[in-house]
Amino acid sequence: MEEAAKLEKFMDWATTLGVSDSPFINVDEEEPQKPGLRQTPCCLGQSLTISYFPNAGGRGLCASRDLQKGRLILKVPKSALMTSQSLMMNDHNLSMSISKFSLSSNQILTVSLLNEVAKGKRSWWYPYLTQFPSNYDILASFNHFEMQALQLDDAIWAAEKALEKTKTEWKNATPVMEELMFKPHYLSFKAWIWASASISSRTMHIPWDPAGCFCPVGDFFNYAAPEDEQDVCEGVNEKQMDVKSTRLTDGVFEDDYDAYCFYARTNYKKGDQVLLSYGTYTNLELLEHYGFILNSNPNDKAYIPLPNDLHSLHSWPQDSLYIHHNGTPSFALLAAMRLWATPTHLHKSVRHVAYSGSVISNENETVVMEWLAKKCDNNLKNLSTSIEEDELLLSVVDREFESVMEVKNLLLGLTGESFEFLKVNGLLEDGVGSEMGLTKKTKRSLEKWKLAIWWRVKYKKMLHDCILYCTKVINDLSL
Ligand SMILES: C[S@@+](CC[C@H](N)C(=O)[O-])C[C@H]1O[C@@H](n2cnc3c(N)ncnc32)[C@H](O)[C@@H]1O
Repeated sequence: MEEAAKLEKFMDWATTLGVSDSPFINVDEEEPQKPGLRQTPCCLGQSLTISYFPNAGGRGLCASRDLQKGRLILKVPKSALMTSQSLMMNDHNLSMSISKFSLSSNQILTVSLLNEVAKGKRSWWYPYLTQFPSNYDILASFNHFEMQALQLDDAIWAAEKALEKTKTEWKNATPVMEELMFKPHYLSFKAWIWASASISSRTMHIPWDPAGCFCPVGDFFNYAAPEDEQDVCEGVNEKQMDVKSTRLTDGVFEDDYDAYCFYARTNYKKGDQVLLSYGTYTNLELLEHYGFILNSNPNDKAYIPLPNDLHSLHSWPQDSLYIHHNGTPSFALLAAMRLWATPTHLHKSVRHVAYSGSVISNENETVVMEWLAKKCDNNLKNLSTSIEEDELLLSVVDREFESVMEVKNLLLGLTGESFEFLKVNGLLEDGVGSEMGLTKKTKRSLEKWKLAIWWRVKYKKMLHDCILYCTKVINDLSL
């Protein structure tokens, strides 16, 4: 069945389940819509339509009229949510097998999802399952070459950890999948990665299951980063953080409606893409959990190695010492560095100044800025490619390649890394027809390589901008 036909079937299915983008008939009076009074034959069209946004998430939801901030724009009844519970409720074998093993809630949802997908057209959820992507670019799906392309040790470590964790979860869940007599395809690690990436990138928070729920149509919303979070985050305690994470939600399960409800996070004009904030993420975290990065991410951060003797001088959490997306050092990083650059015998008398975020003295500030600028510069020099080289490489790999020959012509001899790409993807072997198009596997590897290069460019730019920031402060102080 063609994609368009599958989507149409899915929309019919969602409509019969009561998914609705016009929860109120009279939007001005906000009168609740009575069941069965839906005026359009489709669950979308009143507030939202499905559209394609090539540079902002692909398929997504578009405002079909002007939408006001705070307006309820989509309601997905509980009965339409796909959860471990709803999958097990309709499958006695599944719930019996799951009950015999000790699995985490994520593993249970992964097994349940694979079990359902394996039913094919016999599954009640089939129209919805056809809408899942066939593959994902989350970090755990990166191979060795793609991980190395991240260049930063911390990022490579994050990718290796993500892969290791996914592998362990898969191995531990294998006995239950064997008991359920999964076919080899659904037992494979590849299938497990697909299912766990589906969960990681498509589920919504629900209060009764930490693994979350799949929310038909609600999971068509693409992501926009919450703005101004840094200011809010710095200096808040854990309780305040809880309040903050609730506030960031523009999609939430509401008991009163017994449905997942989505609200417009801002005012939208007809034709705008309507976005959802999944939470506050750095680009590395977005890559890890969702398989994409943002070109402009107000919550991105760069960490650099700091002096060993810095940490005993302050009580800020380690992860609060970073460089912001625009190159400025975080509040805690500046405060801690100012204290570090103060002679020990003066610490007591200036601590309150440092902790209030104020400059201690011009000399002290200059030492801090010089140290940070030098560290960023050294870090950049220690990486195997420069920003300019990465940008050139990106401009090459970003093309639509027609054939193996075209890729080879452009990448052979460009950099050691591009040669390695050709090698690990078997494009240098005898017998690979040059006129052939790229295989799906190679295209996917190219996508992930691109993401890795893009990620490292963004990281390097933060360091580069930090150098500019520090240099400006030093110059201003010397006036
Ligand atoms: C919940 S789904 C959103 C709908 C998705 N585009 C679809 O067609 O099903 C989340 C996924 O959409 C993509 N995505 C969401 N927001 C994005 C953005 N701002 N830029 C790029 N990709 C995005 C990522 O692949 C992410 O894992």
